[in-house]
Amino acid sequence: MNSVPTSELRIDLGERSYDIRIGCGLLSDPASWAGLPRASQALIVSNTTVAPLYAQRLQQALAPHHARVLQVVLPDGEEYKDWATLNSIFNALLANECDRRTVLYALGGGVVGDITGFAAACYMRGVPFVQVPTTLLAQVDSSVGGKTAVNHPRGKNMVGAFYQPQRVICDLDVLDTLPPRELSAGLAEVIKYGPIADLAFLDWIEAHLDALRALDKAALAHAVRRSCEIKAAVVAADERESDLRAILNFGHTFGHAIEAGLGYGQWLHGEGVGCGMVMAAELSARLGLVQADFPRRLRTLVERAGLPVRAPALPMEQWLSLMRLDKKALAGEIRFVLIDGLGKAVQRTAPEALVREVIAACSA
Ligand SMILES: NC(=O)c1ccc[n+]([C@@H]2O[C@H](COP(=O)([O-])OP(=O)(O)OC[C@H]3O[C@@H](n4cnc5c(N)ncnc54)[C@H](O)[C@@H]3O)[C@@H](O)[C@H]2O)c1
Ligand SMILES: O=C(O)C(=O)C[C@@H](O)[C@H](O)[C@H](O)COP(=O)(O)O
Ligand SMILES: [Zn+2]
Repeated sequence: MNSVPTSELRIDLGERSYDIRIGCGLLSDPASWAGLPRASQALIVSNTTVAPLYAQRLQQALAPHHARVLQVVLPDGEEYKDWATLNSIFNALLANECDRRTVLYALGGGVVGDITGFAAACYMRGVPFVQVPTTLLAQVDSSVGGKTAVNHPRGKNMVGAFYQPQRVICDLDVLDTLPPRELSAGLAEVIKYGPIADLAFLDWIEAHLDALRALDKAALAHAVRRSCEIKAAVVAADERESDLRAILNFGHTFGHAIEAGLGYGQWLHGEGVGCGMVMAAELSARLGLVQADFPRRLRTLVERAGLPVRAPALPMEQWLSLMRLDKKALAGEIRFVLIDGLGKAVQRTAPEALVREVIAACSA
């Protein structure tokens, strides 16, 4: 039987604490929706791909809890993670006279989750929201931790807020309809947790990569659970990224530059992160922080996961100007998350000449 028992995990953030439920059949399980904030209205936010697959199931599950369950269906794609789409959520809320108790349900991948969370943070200065992540990437990363945002043409997630959901429901069954390219993108963020926090988990991913790519539920349950455990611990220690939380950004300085540089939606976020981790590992090696065999090991795994390991050909000056806008940069100095090969990561600057060398060496 390709099913697993449900497990629960709590992210400890004082009065902003919440549960993450991981298992099969959770969309239709009444326990997923019990005990959430009471409200007469709810708004399911989804997109044109996910809504036809799962919105009706969620609508039915929520019917006992809200007198009116509304839906807004966004266009699908990273290029729509913007102001205009955000505003369309406010339009739907206002057109339906939604009050300040209205609960928003983000049904989709990281794009829907990030934009719905930001809408929830802003509407009437804050309404509750629930994450119902439907991609592997969203289940292992974006639905947890309260980073919400929209993109700006000049940089990823440039306008947003830290705003925590009330609950996260990771139904592994919805991953059955995920296209293989999107599954690979999610594996990038799973792999990320190994070098930054848990080398035993990296060993496990190497051993179970084929099972993960074959959507084996036991393997997925472990990957989602361990990823969420690591992320929950980091976020609990440093919710607003004053320092430690930056380790979750491993691979993102290069990856976000690729996404914005090529135009949103050309490379998937997970593809940028996969290649970006290879580049950050290479930079770590050239700084003498990690032995050369570790970047090779990581590159092999990223490639096995179905992800690109060579960066696209962007002009060097564009790379640098995009990375100077990264949110970790301070006083114009780019800060990278670098690894030691022993399961630890640090945030630090690097000489520009070395950064140029790494970009040149890792580009197509
Ligand atoms: N807030 C955070 O901490 C955080 C962390 C990581 C990534 N992100 C953000 O998340 C976004 C990437 O998320 P993503 O990879 O989920 O991309 P996505 O939201 O674009 O979803 C990927 C694609 O899969 C489709 N899809 C979703 N669920 C499906 C399902 N069950 N079956 C079939 N198709 C399905 C979507 O419609 C979309 O076409 C980026 O914007 C990234 O910046 C945020
Ligand atoms: O939760 C975090 O913190 C992360 O950095 C997780 C990342 O995977 C995610 O892509 C995040 O949205 C990037 O944050 P940003 O601050 O670089 O926009
Ligand atoms: Zn990410």
